[in-house]
This record gives sequence, C-alpha cells and structure tokens, in this order.
Amino acid sequence: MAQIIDGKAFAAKVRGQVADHVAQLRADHGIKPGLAVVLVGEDPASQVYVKSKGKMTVEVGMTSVEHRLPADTPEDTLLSLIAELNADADIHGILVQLPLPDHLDSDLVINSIDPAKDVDGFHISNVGLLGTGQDAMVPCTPLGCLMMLRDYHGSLSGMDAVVVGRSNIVGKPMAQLLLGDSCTVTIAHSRTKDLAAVVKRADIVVAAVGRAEMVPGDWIKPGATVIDVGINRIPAPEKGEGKTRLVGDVHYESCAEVAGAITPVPGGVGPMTIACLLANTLTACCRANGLPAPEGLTA
Ligand SMILES: Nc1nc(=O)c2c([nH]1)NC[C@@H]1CN(c3ccc(C(=O)N[C@@H](CCC(=O)O)C(=O)O)cc3)C=[N+]21
Repeated sequence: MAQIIDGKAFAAKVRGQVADHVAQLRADHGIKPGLAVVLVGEDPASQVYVKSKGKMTVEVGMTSVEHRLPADTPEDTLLSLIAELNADADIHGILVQLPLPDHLDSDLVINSIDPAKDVDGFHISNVGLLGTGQDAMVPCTPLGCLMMLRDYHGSLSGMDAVVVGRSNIVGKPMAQLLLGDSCTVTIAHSRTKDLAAVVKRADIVVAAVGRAEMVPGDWIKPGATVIDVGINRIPAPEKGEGKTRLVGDVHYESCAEVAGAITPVPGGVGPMTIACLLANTLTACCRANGLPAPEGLTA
C-alpha cells in the first residue's frame, strides 16, 4: 500500500513558515503583505476556494482584500480595478479568479496585472521567466506539487515524470518545474497514443486533466509517486439521494495499491495550492521591497 502524502498537514506547515516570515517582515521593516482577490460573477467551483483563502490570508498575518463584481461587469471596469490595484503600494499580490464570464477576455485581463503582483503566475512574462529558469511568480498548484515531491523524494534528478494534462494553469508549468529539477518529462494529453503505456513508465505521475478517476491502478508502475491534481464532484448515492463526493483524476483505491506514495483528494494538492498562494504573496512582497525571497517557499 502506498504512503499517503498528507497535503493538508504539509500545507499547514507551509502556512506556519509563511506566518513566521510575515511576522519578521512586520517587526524588522514594518511591512505587511497584502493580497487582493477579484471575483467576477458567482462560479460555483470558485466559491470553495475563495472562502478558505480569505480566512487563511488573515491567519498568516497578511491583509486580505476582496472585490466581488457582478457577472455582467464590463471589461474596462475590470481593467480599471486592476490598474488601481497595480498602483496600490499596500497590495503585493493580485488574483483574478478564473474562469471569467464569457464576455471577458481572460488573456487580456491576466496580462493587465503587474507581473510582479501576479501571484497566480499566469502573466505571459511569468510564463516566459519560468520557461527560461529566471525568477518568476510560479503557478500555485504546480508549485505545491513540486514542494510535496521534493519533500518526499529529496532530489528528483533523473526521474521519469509524466504529466497528464496540458493546461496553462497546471500541466505546462508543472512540466517546466519538473524539468527544472532535472526530471525527464513527458506531457501526455487526450490525444496521446497508448496513454496507459506512457503513464506506466513514470516514476512520478501528475494527473491534471479534470476527469474524475480516469487513471486506473493498472496504469501505475509499482512504487511510483502519484500526485492527483483533480478535484471533481461526483454523485454519491451510497451517501443518500442527491449527495455528492469529491474525487481526483486518479482512481484512488486501485492506484494506492500499486503506488509508492499518493496524494488524497480532498486533503492533497488543494490545500497546498492555497498555501502556495500565500507563499507567493510573501515572495512578491519581499521582492517589491528589495528583500530576498523566503527560502524553501519558492521554486
Ligand atoms: N485565478 C485562479 N487561481 C486559482 O488557483 C483558482 C482559480 N482561479 N479558480 C478556482 C480554482 C480552484 N482552486 C482550488 C484550490 C484549492 C482547493 C482546496 O483546497 N480543496 C480542498 C477541498 C475543498 C472541498 O472540500 O470542497 C481539498 O482539495 O482538500 C480547491 C480549489 C483554485 N483555483
């Protein structure tokens, strides 16, 4: 049976480290990091995230600012708000919750954020910095996965890593980070030929496709490490009529039988994503003030 990588406990540890750094920043320099979250409309998938995010931001000693805009907000209104936040010296991190309503151009909106405040790491400048191995803001979910992998394995050098999923938010930046740690990296996706055989080669499998339980245990090489990025809500009639439960992109029970280590859903990658958002806000704040970024909390 696989060892369970406890993302919830690890995330609490990371938030503790962030809180210590924040306290130090305030004591030594009188600086308090600030995070602004912009939510347009009421996407149900985003609700869970926003709730715990604001609470945890305050818990680590940072300022949390929330801007909730109606779903029909015109693009120039949103762009003006971002311009204001870019110019606000008390705000070090800006997160625009995705997905945005259809009438808004998310690439344009994301690229209007000051790259130094882009704590999601989605701005084209940060994507380019990450791809060339320069100091970037790194997307929170892949950063959290990397931290768990480094913690579990020590060095990742020379390992065979397969990332299933090619999204800009997870798959592509995850592959860059693994490459940066000297893994041999394959990005697989829906058109990959013989996906089962590709996944079976991997020492590290990162599943980020957004399809419930699509990776079965017999695709996993015995002893491999499985990182499950998926958060899918599926019907759970066994819990009663109309009830649901959260599952990942891997079939947990069968994968846990063969894997050496596995992250659960919930309690794996999700909590690490939020912890890394706070770490990124701290990093952005340090860099904005000409201070070194916190050790162990960056890529
Ligand atoms: N610009 C932007 N950046 C994001 O990072 C972003 C976003 N937009 N839009 C929405 C998604 C979703 N997301 C989650 C993060 C953590 C959990 C999380 O902590 N989940 C818990 C379980 C929550 C539950 O019980 O429902 C867990 O996996 O243990 C969930 C979802 C970040 N997102």
